[in-house]
Amino acid sequence: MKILSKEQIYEGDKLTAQRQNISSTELMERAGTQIFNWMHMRMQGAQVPIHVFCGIGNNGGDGLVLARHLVNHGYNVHTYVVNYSDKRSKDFLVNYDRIKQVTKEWPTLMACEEDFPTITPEAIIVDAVFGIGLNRPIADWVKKLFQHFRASKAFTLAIDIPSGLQTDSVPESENDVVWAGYTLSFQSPKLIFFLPETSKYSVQWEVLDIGIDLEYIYKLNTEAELIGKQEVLPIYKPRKRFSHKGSFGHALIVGGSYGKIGSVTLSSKAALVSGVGLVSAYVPKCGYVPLQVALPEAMVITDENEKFISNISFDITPSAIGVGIGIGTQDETLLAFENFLKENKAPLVVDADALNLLSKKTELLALLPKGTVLTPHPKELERLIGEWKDDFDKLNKTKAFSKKHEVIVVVKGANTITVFQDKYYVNTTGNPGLATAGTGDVLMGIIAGLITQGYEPLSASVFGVYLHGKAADIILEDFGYQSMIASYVIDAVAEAYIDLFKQPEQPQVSEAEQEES
Ligand SMILES: NC(=O)C1=CN([C@@H]2O[C@H](COP(=O)(O)OP(=O)(O)OC[C@H]3O[C@@H](n4cnc5c(N)ncnc54)[C@H](O)[C@@H]3O)[C@@H](O)[C@H]2O)[C@H](O)CC1
Ligand SMILES: [K+]
Repeated sequence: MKILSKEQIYEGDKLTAQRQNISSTELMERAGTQIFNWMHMRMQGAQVPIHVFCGIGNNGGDGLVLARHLVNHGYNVHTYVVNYSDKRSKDFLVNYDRIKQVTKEWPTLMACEEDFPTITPEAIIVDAVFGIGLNRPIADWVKKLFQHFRASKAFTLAIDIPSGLQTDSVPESENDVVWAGYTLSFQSPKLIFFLPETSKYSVQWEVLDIGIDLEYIYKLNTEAELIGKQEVLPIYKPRKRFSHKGSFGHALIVGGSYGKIGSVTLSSKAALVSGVGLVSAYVPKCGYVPLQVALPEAMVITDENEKFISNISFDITPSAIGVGIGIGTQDETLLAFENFLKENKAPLVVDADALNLLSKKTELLALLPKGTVLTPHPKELERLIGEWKDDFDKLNKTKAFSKKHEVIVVVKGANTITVFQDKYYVNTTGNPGLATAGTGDVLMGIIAGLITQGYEPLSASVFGVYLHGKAADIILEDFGYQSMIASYVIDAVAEAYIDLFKQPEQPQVSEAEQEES
């Protein structure tokens, strides 16, 4: 799913109104009605107090449409106008009139703290104060209102975006923003739903379809894309019946040092379950026995050194190489890595200590083949790109780094974001169970495995991140967040592949209902 910028959303609204020959008021009616339907389906007329707080722009207009439908359907609604400016939008005004026609209880005008209503914890707050139009600092009393929402502990439903957030920046203080339990967003999810510093303001989100012109969306090139099953299915390469193990390449996993051979075992096994034909592991001598015992499917090549890698040399021709897990950062290994990069022609995935070696000696970056995949966690990323001010600064710096060195950067986190040139691919699978030793090794193995099979490095990264997270989601039911370990994630990659082709379950219709219809 494309993640549109604010400008693209406004353009979409305008074009839709033109092409469908409807007014902006009608589009607002659709938006407010969709929110109403969403609530009505869940609430079924329940008489919980609903406090709808409307700003004076179009987000507030959506709130007024919603409030009118709630009134018309007999809900226990209180509507407020958060009067932060006298520049009311045209469609706000239209709907301000319309709500006055359906109820004697006109919206309460609020202009200072004294006007705040009491909100009980069992009530529902609808936040329609600011939408994507917020473009300057918010008045103090309005910030206080947001704090009042939060202090009430009432469930808060944000329309389009939690008020106080902008689509392309991180707020200065968490007190300046609405903390929503749920956000119903129009047209497109917002990038801030997926960033570590801003995702907390919207625990859950959903996109409501308000019928934006499909051709416009289809042709649009967006900076960010949300990656779910629909996005990875076209990447998947079906297998031909007459394929053999030679058809799926030979992956080489280079890594390990004394006490850290497990990382290579995990990566190699992950490469195997991703579907490669052959896997070889390159490890220091001390890794020979453990690897052969733990993973009989892999071949093992050893370094001359007993405990760490000192000279990466082999006589196979791998289709892709994953390098860096558990190798340490001592000088001999740095030299071995440098010599290896000078000779290497195979596509690369660079992880863990090899990333730290790149940060230690940045000249090595010039030796990476174009399209090399780097898979840093936040600390490794910081060593590569330097400190960042906030999440947007981090993404911008990563983008600049990706462009400069012509590499793909997989920024690992709760929503892993793959960055390549001007584009962000935001993953939707995965869960906190992945915050455990070895899951990064597994991800590296899967991506290296996919490149080995002939996937383009960018597709391999996006698809690999998806499969890895999906595997973790599948085993969540069995192991929970606490007891998930990297090996179980490997075991579930098969199920993650199978899931790609599962049809969503159809709702069960009883025979009686079928006869009625
Ligand atoms: N397809 C859609 O997505 C649709 C979205 N709709 C809704 O419209 C809003 C965007 O509306 P807009 O009027 O542009 O912005 P806001 O409602 O966020 O209003 C802000 C309003 O106030 C001014 N302003 C901005 N910052 C401040 C400030 N700090 N203090 C005071 N005033 C401020 C600003 O200039 C605006 O005039 C979108 O989010 C959706 O909810 C449409 O209803 C239908 C289609
Ligand atoms: K809002």
